[in-house]
Amino acid sequence: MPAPAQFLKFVDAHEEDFIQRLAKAVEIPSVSGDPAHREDVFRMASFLESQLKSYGVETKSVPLGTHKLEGKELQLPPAILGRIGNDKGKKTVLIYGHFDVQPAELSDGWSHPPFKLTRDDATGRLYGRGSSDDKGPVLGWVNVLHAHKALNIPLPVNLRFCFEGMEETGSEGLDELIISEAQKGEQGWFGGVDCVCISDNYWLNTRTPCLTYGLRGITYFKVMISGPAKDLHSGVFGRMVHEPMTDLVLLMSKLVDVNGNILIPGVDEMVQSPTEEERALYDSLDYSIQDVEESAGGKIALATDKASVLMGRMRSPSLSLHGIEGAFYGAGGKTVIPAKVSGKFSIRLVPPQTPDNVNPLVVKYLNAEFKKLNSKNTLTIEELHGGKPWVEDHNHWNYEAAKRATLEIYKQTPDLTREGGSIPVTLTFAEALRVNVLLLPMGRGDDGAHSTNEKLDKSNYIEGTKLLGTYLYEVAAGQ
Ligand SMILES: NCC(=O)N[C@@H](Cc1c[nH]cn1)C(=O)O
Ligand SMILES: [Zn+2]
Ligand SMILES: [Zn+2]
Repeated sequence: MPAPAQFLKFVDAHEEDFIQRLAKAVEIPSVSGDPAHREDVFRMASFLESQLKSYGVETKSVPLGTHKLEGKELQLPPAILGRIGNDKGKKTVLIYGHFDVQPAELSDGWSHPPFKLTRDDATGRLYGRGSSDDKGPVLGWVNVLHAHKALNIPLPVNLRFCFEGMEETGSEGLDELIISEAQKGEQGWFGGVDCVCISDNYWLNTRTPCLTYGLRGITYFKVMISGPAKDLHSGVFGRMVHEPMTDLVLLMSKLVDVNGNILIPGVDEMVQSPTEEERALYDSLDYSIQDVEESAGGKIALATDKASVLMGRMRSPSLSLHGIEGAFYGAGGKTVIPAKVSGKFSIRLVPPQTPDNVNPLVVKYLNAEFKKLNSKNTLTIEELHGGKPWVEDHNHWNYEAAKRATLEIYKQTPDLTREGGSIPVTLTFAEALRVNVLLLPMGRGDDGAHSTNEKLDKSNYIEGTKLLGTYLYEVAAGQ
């Protein structure tokens, strides 16, 4: 059942209103990983809740307790739950999204202030932190509600919402909420849910829409090396003492090689090699080495064949070194020996890997490699956060509905992809509610999520809003 023409027309006619809504959201710097922005994450929660309420959604702002971040005890942002429609004759779809964002500073290399939506009318791009990840898609759902309320047409399905403000920092507190609501059955906020839809990832390229049936998990480590009681003068102490930074750099160099192979024994080995049949699946996707190099902005692909490059992202684990806290990084040539440095790295996990079976291998290896250095400094290992990988059955009516909706809006059959990123609660929804979960992305592969100059193409925002609405009509239509 295609969406009514008046809905599609309304979306086109209200493009400006929808862009203004996104502009308001981008202006709230809801960076969950920075204690200085915690108030803003709360502000963003209130903004979203009031938007939902104004279109007839019953909402509840659920406190999730406190947590420790950078040594500070902080209130976690609330989860925003919502429901609209209670018609037993209709399917019930649960929508998840997040209203927090990754950090962004103009000095990181942005061409425009990251928390001001900047339009480039020549290219049709809407620049701003969170435009694609994940404020644009979340507001896409709000746009769908707006259209139906304004046109006074009933929604084709009952809707339930679960929006969080900690996704970029480990989704703390949300698993417990989902599990407890699921245990309440019909009485809970997720009672009667038939399927879940999440719009929080991207097309593989800039041309072909996709449906996503897998995500990698993640395990994130902070490895601290300390020794001196304070920062030291390298002219006074150089070659007299064990230096924490030297130890840390040596240790971090033992984790991964230049070709992406993980050097921690047992980690890569947990994953089975692909069969020829599986390789062919990756070969059939609309992708090229040029796509990865264009979206990365450099000719730096690890392989020359697209199946290997795609498998690197979709069905292999990867280990990335993210940064060193406490190291000198400013301009000029400060001759310091930092007293305490912490290396940050994470491993993206694929089945059958989980934080529970990978973390012990990592800890054992780090301790053994540190021992080999014969340093008198001290090593402390902290596991910051983690989440399991997820793979879904894409031969399901939920995916069929999304496929039909994509064909109607984009006149293209979507690619079926697995995503390299992580949305830890996806598996929690699948396991706690025992329903099919679909990832239906709005943005393109070159949106630059987590990066400088993040953008959402206006056409993806507007056609994406139509796609989300049309998907609901296709779910209502059934097989
Ligand atoms: N759009 C999903 C996303 O960006 N997820 C993050 C989740 C995360 C995990 N640790 C920190 N953030 C991702 O990096 O995949
Ligand atoms: Zn996201
Ligand atoms: Zn993200």
